[in-house]
Amino acid sequence: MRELHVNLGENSYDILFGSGLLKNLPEYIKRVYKGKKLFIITDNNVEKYYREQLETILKDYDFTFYILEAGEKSKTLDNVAKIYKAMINSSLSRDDLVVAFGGGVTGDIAGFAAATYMRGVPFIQIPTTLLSQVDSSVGGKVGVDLVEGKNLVGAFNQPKIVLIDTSVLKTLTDRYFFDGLAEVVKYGCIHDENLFSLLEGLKNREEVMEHIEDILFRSCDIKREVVEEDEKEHGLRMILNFGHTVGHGLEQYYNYEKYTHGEAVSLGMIEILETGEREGITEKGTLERTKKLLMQLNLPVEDKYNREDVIKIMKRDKKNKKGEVNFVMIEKIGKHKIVKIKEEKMYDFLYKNR
Ligand SMILES: O=C(O)C(=O)C[C@@H](O)[C@H](O)[C@H](O)COP(=O)(O)O
Repeated sequence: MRELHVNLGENSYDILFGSGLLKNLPEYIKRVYKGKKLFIITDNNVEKYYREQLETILKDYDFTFYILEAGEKSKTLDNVAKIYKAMINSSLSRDDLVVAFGGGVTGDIAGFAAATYMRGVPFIQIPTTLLSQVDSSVGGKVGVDLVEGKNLVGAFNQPKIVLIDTSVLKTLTDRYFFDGLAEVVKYGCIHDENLFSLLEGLKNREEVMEHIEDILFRSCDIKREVVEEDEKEHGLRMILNFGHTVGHGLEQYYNYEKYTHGEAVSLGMIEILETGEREGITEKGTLERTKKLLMQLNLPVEDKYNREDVIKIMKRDKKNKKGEVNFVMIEKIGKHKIVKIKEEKMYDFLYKNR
């Protein structure tokens, strides 16, 4: 087993990595929680595979399960209200523990409910998708979507511990496996050419799995470093959003039906690299190299969407300040740069001559 420590003063926590961690869940829970009452939030896909196993492992606890419909469309305030009701019905108090057991949607909504129910109940993250293991379970961004846009309501609420069991990845479909790798490509682009090169050498899922602990550890370590420096996203943390300005726009434009989060981020990264090369910000060849890698990972690199519509959505991006959009650009693989563009110039900046 490997461990990372995220140092955020009184909000510090550990991330544990290993195959088969779930079997010793009570031991890891006891590191941060001595009580007996658990409120476990998961979704109907994950429940199918792991509920029985969890019920056996957690037999000495008094637990309640709350099951969400799998998918981004569940990340709503309506569902948060339903979760609060179930929390009240199970007499959950501030001394108890919320467990987010699932992918990014589960972690985001569970973390938000935990942040706000009775003004805060502690919670832990047990991510079960590759995307949530490399990204969303770490760093404390929790929240829900509004019809106006993705993640528009939320909080920074750090978990008490993150438990990453690599063995649960075996139940992921190929589509969701590669979805998670889009975020790893992102880390490579913004901060680590070696991680990017490692992925370039891996030709299929089996080969990726041979290196999975290194990939997870390095991804979470990059995230740790950035979040420790800028927990509340006043500056540096924006780099973790590379590809997300366009990506979130596309997810919403297609009503969360056409693309998974990672697929939309893949398209978003390509748009920004094309812009970067055309504007002379990005070293020539970076776009082609990234495109090749994303295609190798079965991720989309081209889509004919309505640009005006997606620009409208992007105007609500949380990185926008005083009428300017902060675009996370890449100078070369491993080196990021934040570029400010006036909102009214955004269309030309992204799509001029294309
Ligand atoms: O943790 C962060 O900071 C990120 O931006 C990581 C993103 O990969 C992640 O998808 C995040 O949830 C998006 O955040 P948002 O602030 O753009 O809603």
